[in-house]
Amino acid sequence: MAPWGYEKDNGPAHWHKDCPIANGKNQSPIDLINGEVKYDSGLKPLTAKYVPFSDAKFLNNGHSVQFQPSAGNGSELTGGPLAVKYNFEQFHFHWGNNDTEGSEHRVDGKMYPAELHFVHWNSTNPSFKDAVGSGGPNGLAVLGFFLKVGAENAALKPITDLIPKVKDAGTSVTVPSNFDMQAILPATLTDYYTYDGSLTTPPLAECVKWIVFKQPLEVSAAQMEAFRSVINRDGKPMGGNYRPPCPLHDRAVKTSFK
Ligand SMILES: CC[C@H](C)CCC(=O)Nc1ccc(S(N)(=O)=O)cc1
Ligand SMILES: [Zn+2]
Repeated sequence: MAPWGYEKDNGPAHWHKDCPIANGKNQSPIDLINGEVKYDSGLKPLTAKYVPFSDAKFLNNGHSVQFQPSAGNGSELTGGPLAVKYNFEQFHFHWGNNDTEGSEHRVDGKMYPAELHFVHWNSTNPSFKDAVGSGGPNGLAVLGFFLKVGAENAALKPITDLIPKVKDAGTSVTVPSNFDMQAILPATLTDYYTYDGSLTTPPLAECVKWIVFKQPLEVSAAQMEAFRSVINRDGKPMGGNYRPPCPLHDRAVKTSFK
């Protein structure tokens, strides 16, 4: 099979051939159906502490555009449904070719135009790779933020301004060291859905504690258009780099809000 992608000949319906876990019982994304979620008063607020990175790249890896520091710097996530501290690894995006599609998770069947993932790994592991392979849903913690079109997002502007420099697959740029990742996050990380799931791209490992925020972030139409100018490894627009929802099977989706 050609390397996996999102086209007709290598998209999500093909992934099970190389990754049989694609048909597993803990796959992501899912449709977050409000009538089926359960409020959990035990869910604490989340705390993300992001320290500015001196050496980070913004890159096009052929299936997303990704902010990737060269090494950890003490940026971490704690609280919420998490029992231990998780180290920040990277953030990346999924988006559509128009405003009616693009997010991976859905809310009562509604898709947003894009979704931002902040990926963290369980610090009791020696490395990110070990955390992915650690077995069970506590290897990674991924924060999902829906993006909707509205006001310009000043915190994301340093990143969306770099997009034209990583238009082609395999390109990367250095991110200015004064980039403030913390500013992307809402002031308080409340009101989220959480459930046990997987990576949404191959290898689709079922190692993720998903934390998806109810409140979307806003980006301007121009910022959305910047994503839509990105090209994948086949020279086609990368938009549409989202996996459709997977069956919930017998998983519970908990909410931190009533
Ligand atoms: C061990 C190597 C590692 C599996 C491959 C590199 C990697 O980071 N994959 C990854 C990360 C996050 C997501 S998502 N979209 O946030 O679920 C999907 C795939
Ligand atoms: Zn993702």
